[in-house]
Amino acid sequence: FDPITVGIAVAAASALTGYLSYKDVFCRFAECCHKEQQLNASALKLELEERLFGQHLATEVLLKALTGFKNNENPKKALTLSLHGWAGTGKNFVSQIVAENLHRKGLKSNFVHLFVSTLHFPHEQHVKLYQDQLQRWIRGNVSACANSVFIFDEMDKLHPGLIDAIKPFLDYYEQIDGVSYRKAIFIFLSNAGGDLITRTALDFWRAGRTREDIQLKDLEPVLSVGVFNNKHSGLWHSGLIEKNLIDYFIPFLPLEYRHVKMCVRAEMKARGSAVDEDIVTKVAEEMTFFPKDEKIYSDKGCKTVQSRLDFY
Ligand SMILES: Nc1ncnc2c1ncn2[C@@H]1O[C@H](COP(=O)(O)OP(=O)(O)OP(=O)(O)O)[C@@H](O)[C@H]1O
Repeated sequence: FDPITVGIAVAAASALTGYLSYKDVFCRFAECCHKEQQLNASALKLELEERLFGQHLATEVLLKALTGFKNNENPKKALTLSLHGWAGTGKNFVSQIVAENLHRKGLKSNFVHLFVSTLHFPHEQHVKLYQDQLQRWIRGNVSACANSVFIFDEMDKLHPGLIDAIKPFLDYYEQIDGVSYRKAIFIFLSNAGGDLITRTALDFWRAGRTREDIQLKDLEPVLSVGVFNNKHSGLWHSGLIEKNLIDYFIPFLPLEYRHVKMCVRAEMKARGSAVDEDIVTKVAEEMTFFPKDEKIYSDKGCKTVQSRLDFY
């Protein structure tokens, strides 16, 4: 919307309603950062349960973490979530859902910022420069909107040490140079730890236990230690882990054949087509599964479902 259109709309709406403030009306047309912005926890719950397949742990932890954080008027630190798992298991997908539930425009919002390691921080020799830029960028954006959300994708491709530049913002300080970071949310996405998660999932499967039996305590400690000791995790020997500044390590389990089928059905519905079970089976069978003998988990998760569906 251009300012003139918004201005006219605001004036008209204010005249009509008579009781809405200029800001109320303005924010219906343009995006505003609401200081006391609420989270509709039941809407988020419903959306995660309906749209995110096979990730009972991620659903549970994300709901708990986000509702707890948003219901707290005075959080003592920014919320930091670290999402781990194999490719195509739903990490980016979930970030998009979370972003939309926090800011109406989701990833397109002025208050949601996505960093992709290989795109924004490609050169190892410029780590110091990136650290400066990152600090300035975060400071500027949190000053403009305390509820800003920062998503770091491909953490496993981030140069070691770079992320430690944001450590002060995740810590328990009330303010730094007049800015409080306590209402901001930081989300890290990473393939690191995917092997550890798969190993645990396989152990459960081989022991004849259901996937839903896997609990956070079976994975969270393994993940934090594994990621800390993994040179290619973006969090190798990171002060963020050392100082316990990451609130939740959230595991994404590898997806099974039945989940891939669910993704195909969801994609068909999203395209407005009727669900054709023959095509669902064909697309799912084109995917490859591991380990070699048991063939339980899709090695690309649901990642190529959309392009494969284009063939039919
Ligand atoms: N668990 C899931 N439930 C529903 N859809 C899923 C799930 N996982 C993946 N998808 C679908 O597959 C697409 C690709 O997944 P997504 O980009 O979230 O994977 P990722 O875990 O972020 O992978 P990578 O680590 O390679 O970035 C999503 O846009 C979504 O349509």
